[in-house]
Amino acid sequence: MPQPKSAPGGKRNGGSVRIAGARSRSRREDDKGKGAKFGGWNRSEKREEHKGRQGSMGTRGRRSDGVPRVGVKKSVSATSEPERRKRKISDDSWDDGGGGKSSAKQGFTRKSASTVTRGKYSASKGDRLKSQNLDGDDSYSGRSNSKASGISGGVKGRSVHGKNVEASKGKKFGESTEFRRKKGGTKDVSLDEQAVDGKNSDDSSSITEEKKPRPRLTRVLDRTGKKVKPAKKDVVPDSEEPTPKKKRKRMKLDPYDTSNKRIDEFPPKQDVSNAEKVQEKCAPEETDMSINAKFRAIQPSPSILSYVEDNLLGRRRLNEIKNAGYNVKISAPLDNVPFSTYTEHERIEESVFRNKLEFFAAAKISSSFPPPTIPEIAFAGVSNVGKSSLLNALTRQWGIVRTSDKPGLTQSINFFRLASKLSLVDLPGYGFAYAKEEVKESWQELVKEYVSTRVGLERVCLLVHTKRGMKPLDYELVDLMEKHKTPYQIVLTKTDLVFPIDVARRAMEIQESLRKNKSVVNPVMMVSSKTGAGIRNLRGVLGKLARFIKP
Ligand SMILES: Nc1nc2c(ncn2[C@@H]2O[C@H](COP(=O)(O)OP(=O)(O)OP(=O)(O)O)[C@@H](O)[C@H]2O)c(=O)[nH]1
Ligand SMILES: [Mg+2]
Repeated sequence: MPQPKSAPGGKRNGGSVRIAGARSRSRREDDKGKGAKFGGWNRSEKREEHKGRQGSMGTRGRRSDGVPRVGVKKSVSATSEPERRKRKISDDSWDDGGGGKSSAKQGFTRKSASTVTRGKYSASKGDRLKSQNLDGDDSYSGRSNSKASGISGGVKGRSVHGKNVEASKGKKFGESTEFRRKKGGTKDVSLDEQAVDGKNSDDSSSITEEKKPRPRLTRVLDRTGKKVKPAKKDVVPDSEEPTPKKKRKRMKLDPYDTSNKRIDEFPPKQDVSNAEKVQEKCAPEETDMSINAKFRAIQPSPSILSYVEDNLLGRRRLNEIKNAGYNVKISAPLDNVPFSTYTEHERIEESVFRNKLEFFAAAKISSSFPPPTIPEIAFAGVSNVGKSSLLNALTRQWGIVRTSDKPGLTQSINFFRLASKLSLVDLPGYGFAYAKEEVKESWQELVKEYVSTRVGLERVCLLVHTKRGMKPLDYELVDLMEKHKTPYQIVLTKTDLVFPIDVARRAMEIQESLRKNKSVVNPVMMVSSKTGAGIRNLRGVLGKLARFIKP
């Protein structure tokens, strides 16, 4: 036999190297001779081989010293590819023959083998459960079955076993026991099948899932085995009580209400017979008519109606104002010349109102009134009617006179002048205001004193809210002015808040109510400081005063 080549640098343990070399050589020879016989790499077979051929216990003993392990490894790693394949095949066949250390080197084969053995073990456990008749707890078995998939089902079944013992202590229910037996049998069969087949785990789990008990059954027994009543659900009454029918609201028809009519259809053609019938039911006497009904029954004169339409008074759509030729991008667009090419307002026609508005005096008592050097036009009315706003609108000088949506801002008589030609006087409002009663009374007294005694007062513009109409305090002031022959003119404000027809009705109503008065100046003016409607006309009326009355 040729001497084995010593490993490089292996002089110190050359003997052992030699032995290893001899061993590997002998193995190679065996491999040549026996082929696939050693492919399985079974240790017991290997021992027999060694005993029979070489009696190499000494070699083994020396190998246990640790040195020749290198050689052994070498020999193992030195196996050829065909040998490895053979080894794999033989490992598969090894499954039948049991385990060994060498099998651990083939991870995948061991895994499959152990899986099968566990399956067998669990199956045997299942048999035990069956034999002991402790497999009857449905809830737990049901759970385990539901979760069972392959071999793990068997393992779970074993864990269930302990719980079954607890549950079975108090079980004396025939029905449930039968059911449990059935279920237990099902479980065992499935486990047996798993054990026998070792591969249809998915099928078995599907079978158990089909027979999965309803969750309600799990509530039948508690842990001590006592019967537990399932929680009562809210009982829905079979027949609900019939809900009482809602009473229909009957609309009271107002025979005088013509607000839904268009202004050009006015006066409305009413069905007299129907109106009379409704009136008999709802308003048997004329005195019972509501204030609103009376107002809606007013039929404005054609001149008033045309005036309202021409000046676009009342609530208007933006498109309507646009189509009439007004530039809606500027403030108070209706206080302008229609179809104007200017981006701003056209020049104010009444020259007096082009002058700068200057505040020059304020009085809370009559003794504080300034000397009457220039003609005065006063603006009176209830609080929040829009007196101060109208001064600004007339002069287009916004912000000179302070305004507020809170009634009672103006608390003194404020005097403004337009270039020593005309004086505009802003009076404090009367009626409701955020002020003490005594203070409000003092304002009222001051206003009364002013309109009754003021020299140079050419006109009082009595402002009336278009929506609300004249109030008793307004009539009180009218009477006072009539008494002192102070000329006054009614100016409807905030006309943009109501429909055009209502603007006309209000004007008509006031005109009729003051027909017999002598100091009243007609016509009733209608304005809106917000949209600018009617402002130009009012300017024209007041401008004449400044032109013809000399100070
Ligand atoms: N929609 C609309 N609002 C207006 C008009 N004129 C005035 N207002 C608003 O009405 C509110 C009261 O306006 P003022 O000018 O302060 O009324 P006033 O009569 O001076 O009130 P007192 O000084 O408290 O007596 C403010 O919020 C104004 O913006 C108008 O023509 N249309
Ligand atoms: Mg004011």
